[in-house]
Amino acid sequence: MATREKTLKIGLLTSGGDAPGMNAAIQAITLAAAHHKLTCYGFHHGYNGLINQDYCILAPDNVTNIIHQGGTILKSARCPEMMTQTGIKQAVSCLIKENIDALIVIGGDGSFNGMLAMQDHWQGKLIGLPGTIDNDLDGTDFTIGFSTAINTAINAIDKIRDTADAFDRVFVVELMGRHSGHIAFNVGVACAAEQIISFENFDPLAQESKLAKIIADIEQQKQNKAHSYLILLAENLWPGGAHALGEALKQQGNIDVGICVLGHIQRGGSPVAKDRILATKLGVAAIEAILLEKSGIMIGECESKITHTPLTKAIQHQKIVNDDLINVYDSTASHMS
Ligand SMILES: Nc1ncnc2c1ncn2[C@@H]1O[C@H](COP(=O)(O)OP(=O)(O)O)[C@@H](O)[C@H]1O
Ligand SMILES: O=P(O)(O)OC[C@H]1O[C@](O)(COP(=O)(O)O)[C@@H](O)[C@@H]1O
Repeated sequence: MATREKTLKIGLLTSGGDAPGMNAAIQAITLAAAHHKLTCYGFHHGYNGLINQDYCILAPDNVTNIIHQGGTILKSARCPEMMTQTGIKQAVSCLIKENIDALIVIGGDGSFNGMLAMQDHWQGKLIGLPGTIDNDLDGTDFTIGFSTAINTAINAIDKIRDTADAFDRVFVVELMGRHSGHIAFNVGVACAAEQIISFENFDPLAQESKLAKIIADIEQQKQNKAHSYLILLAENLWPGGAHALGEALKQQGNIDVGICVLGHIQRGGSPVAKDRILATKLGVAAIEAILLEKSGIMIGECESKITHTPLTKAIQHQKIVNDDLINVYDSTASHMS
């Protein structure tokens, strides 16, 4: 690496849906920046921090005792102003005014689009870190937060299974994931759900026939003296969501159905080991990439190796749910598909 004449200034922000492990990444970036004698600016509330010039200097003392905390000490936000040319220019003018050399954004595909929008107006380096519970970014096997989210959902659904079993009851549980089934399929297989209804295996146009099959399956299981019956439903898929599906099962199948929308519980909590370690590795790799003068990339990890993926590729939604996982579900769940 070439000797630097001036101290580089790094900007850092967390944007979009928060994800457990974001704090671990903030800690790693701050410590690695200090190690390389870079100055680290932490911008608050996602892109609002740039637009409003709302920031703090991040030094090692500011990031002690945060690796185990969910959420993000920098706060996150969805920032509508950033979707306008005026907002983008305001964000860029803050980076120019503060003489920032490189910006690291921890977030999902929307946040990466924000970086791409700034690229035409700013000469500094732009580095993305995959931070979303949805695991819907290409160029990394896992995103920061995904492992914790599925563990949280599994723990919650194990409890639902207990009460469902006690009453021989059917439950519909709605999971997050926005438009991808990584959460639904991983959690569904880990909980041995009788039904997983996700983007990968359900066409909303086939709603009526799916409903008839589920009702028939529940009837058959009853005859076989089966106990509880869990239907895991990906959000934004079934028209009207878990409540509408539960109501349809009651009306058309005369079935006693419990409904649980897990919601934001999946985004919170202390990150599991896998997310802490991933976030720490990616945070250090982000600083190393800046020192190598890389830009316009997301740092990820594939098969245990650090990867650099162009931001434009990271957001293409090509990372489908693993076929083996879908096959495992098809071969083990007792459902009639
Ligand atoms: N096309 C875009 N241009 C500029 N900024 C964007 C764009 N899309 C999203 N952003 C910024 O990124 C933020 C987070 O995006 P969002 O899609 O909500 O979450 P995530 O980054 O987790 O996918 C948005 O609130 C907005 O500030
Ligand atoms: O908290 P909000 O704004 O309602 O967003 C909910 C969405 O955020 C997520 O939890 C995370 O998505 P992003 O990481 O893309 O922001 C999705 O699973 C969910 O659809």
